[in-house]
Amino acid sequence: NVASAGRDRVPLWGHDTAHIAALARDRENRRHLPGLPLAPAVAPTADLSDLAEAEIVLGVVPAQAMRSVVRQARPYLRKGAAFVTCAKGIERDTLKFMSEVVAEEAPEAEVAVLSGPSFASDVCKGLPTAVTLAAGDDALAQHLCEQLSTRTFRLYRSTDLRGVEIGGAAKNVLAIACGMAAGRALGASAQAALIARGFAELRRLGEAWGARQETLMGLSGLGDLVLTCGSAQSRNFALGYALGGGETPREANHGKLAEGAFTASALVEVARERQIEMPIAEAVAAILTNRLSVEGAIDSLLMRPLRAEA
Ligand SMILES: NC(=O)C1=CN([C@@H]2O[C@H](COP(=O)(O)OP(=O)(O)OC[C@H]3O[C@@H](n4cnc5c(N)ncnc54)[C@H](OP(=O)(O)O)[C@@H]3O)[C@@H](O)[C@H]2O)C=CC1
Ligand SMILES: O=C(CO)COP(=O)(O)O
Repeated sequence: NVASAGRDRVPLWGHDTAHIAALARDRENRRHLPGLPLAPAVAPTADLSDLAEAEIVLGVVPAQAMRSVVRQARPYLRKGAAFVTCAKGIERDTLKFMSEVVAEEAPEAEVAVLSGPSFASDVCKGLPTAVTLAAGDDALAQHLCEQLSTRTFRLYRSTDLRGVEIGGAAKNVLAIACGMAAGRALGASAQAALIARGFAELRRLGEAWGARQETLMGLSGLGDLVLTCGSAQSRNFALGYALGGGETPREANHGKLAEGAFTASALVEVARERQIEMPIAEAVAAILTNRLSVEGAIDSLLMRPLRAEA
């Protein structure tokens, strides 16, 4: 809907033809955003050749599906089109970030990353939202910000792609931990401690990758961490809440996409490769793979050796 502002036609492709037909018929996404009408310019399509008219393509699919979707889209992408990845995660099989996946699968495209604190339903309702758009070339980032910003959807530009994607990938995993603490009724003080120590993990990892401080402290880092760790509206937080309440990893996602569950182990591996300590993310990954109980995680985090705050 946001992308359609000021445009006559914005094709919205999806992999499920029955769902696309329902979107075209109902003019509403009853599966994911019930009650929020599609903007008039949005044209649901199951035909990827519709991409040929697009100068800007937004990739809004789960991180683990990004490679196959870009691979399918490549033959139809205009030369020099910008491909903006909106997924927040790391590819499990390769430990690659989304911008790397897109660059590998569509080398002719200009790669950009959109990330930051924004629940889809808030954006769709026209509530004020601010996020970061990163592209390697500052002029391209500025162009994309101008093209995609609206009065209520405000884009800040960056050239720090990796910093922006690390924030998006890490915050989902850390939000699962915050949800667990809430589901176990550990109290508001524990929540604040998890957010602050979680941010220390996110920052350490970002710094190891050369991310800039302003990115890590900005919308796609601290901003999205605070949103996702503090809201039951978050699917990652909700997954953690269910785990904290005693549900098993298998039953706790309630059929919703919680990207942190897919990215947790990959995040831990990426961190280990760079000798970065991420004890909260490690605990989440271990719980999700049934190697640790929630009680065991609480004990292990509280019993860590005392150290200087860093
Ligand atoms: N929702 C939000 O508030 C925000 C989400 N994001 C990020 O955007 C990404 C997508 O999230 P979101 O849109 O909520 O997810 P959804 O679960 O709504 O999925 C988005 C679309 O991807 C489709 N899809 C699922 N699997 C595949 C596949 N294997 N191949 C092709 N298409 C597929 C879905 O179809 P189907 O309906 O069939 O599953 C759906 O049309 C995530 O990385 C998320 O972290 C970022 C900011 C906010
Ligand atoms: O990324 C998001 C908000 O910025 C959405 O969070 P969830 O995927 O946890 O719902």
